[in-house]
Amino acid sequence: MSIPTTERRGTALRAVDLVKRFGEGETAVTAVAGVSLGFSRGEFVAVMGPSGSGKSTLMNLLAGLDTPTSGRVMVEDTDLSGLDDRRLTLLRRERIGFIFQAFNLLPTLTAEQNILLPLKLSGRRPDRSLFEEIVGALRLQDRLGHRPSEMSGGQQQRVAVARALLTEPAVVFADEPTGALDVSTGRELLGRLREACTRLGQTIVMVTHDPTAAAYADRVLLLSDGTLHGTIESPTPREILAAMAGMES
Ligand SMILES: Nc1ncnc2c1ncn2[C@@H]1O[C@H](COP(=O)(O)OP(=O)(O)OP(=O)(O)O)[C@@H](O)[C@H]1O
Repeated sequence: MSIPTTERRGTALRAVDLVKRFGEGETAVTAVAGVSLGFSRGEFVAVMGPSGSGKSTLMNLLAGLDTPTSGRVMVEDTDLSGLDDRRLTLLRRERIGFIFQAFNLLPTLTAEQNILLPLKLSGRRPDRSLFEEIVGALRLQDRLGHRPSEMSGGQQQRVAVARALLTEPAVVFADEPTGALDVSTGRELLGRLREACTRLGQTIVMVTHDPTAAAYADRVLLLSDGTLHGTIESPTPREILAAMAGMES
């Protein structure tokens, strides 16, 4: 009997009955209202939904940046609810990668130094062949000696992607990673991110408002009023647009 792909690959991240409420009494807002999800290793998932549907709150919970009102988050075998602040900080540093809209590179460091910085800070030795592979997949070979001010926005974001991937996190969270880029540079970045994800077997969870960006993912999760409204497998921009239009009407 063949083993289903998801079981063979294992689960990188899981959420069980996640609820997040802000405030008390009449002014209370339930931003995430009972979400259960699993992300397989190597999967690239986009999270979409109207403004206020709970995307950022869900991502903060999944990344251990915020604690749920109830429910659980598991990063690989670790239940985040069992961790104190110190161990949660360590887990975020060692097992989670982040790519934000702003590239957050250190201006005085070269591209190579920026990419290596997280490993250096945690006292880990960089895997040189992995470094070469990531830099190759992101076409950064010729930019390693440049400082951020000497690079285009797209190149800077590719450095930020390389920095997130080199620590081999269980999950990389990307929050509107193409938000500061023009359309064609954004497409190129997503193509490279997609390629790196496939080559390295890296799990990526990306929040975006852009249906074309989301179509680079293996799966799109649609959030509405803090609940999971639907899922689109192997999405096309047209299917995503149609689903989004259906939600907003
Ligand atoms: N710290 C907070 N305190 C109170 N309410 C909050 C807080 N954070 C989020 N909310 C509320 O929770 C709901 C979901 O917000 P969230 O930012 O997760 O949505 P979103 O889908 O990411 O929106 P957008 O696409 O506009 O960024 C909203 O009603 C928001 O006002």
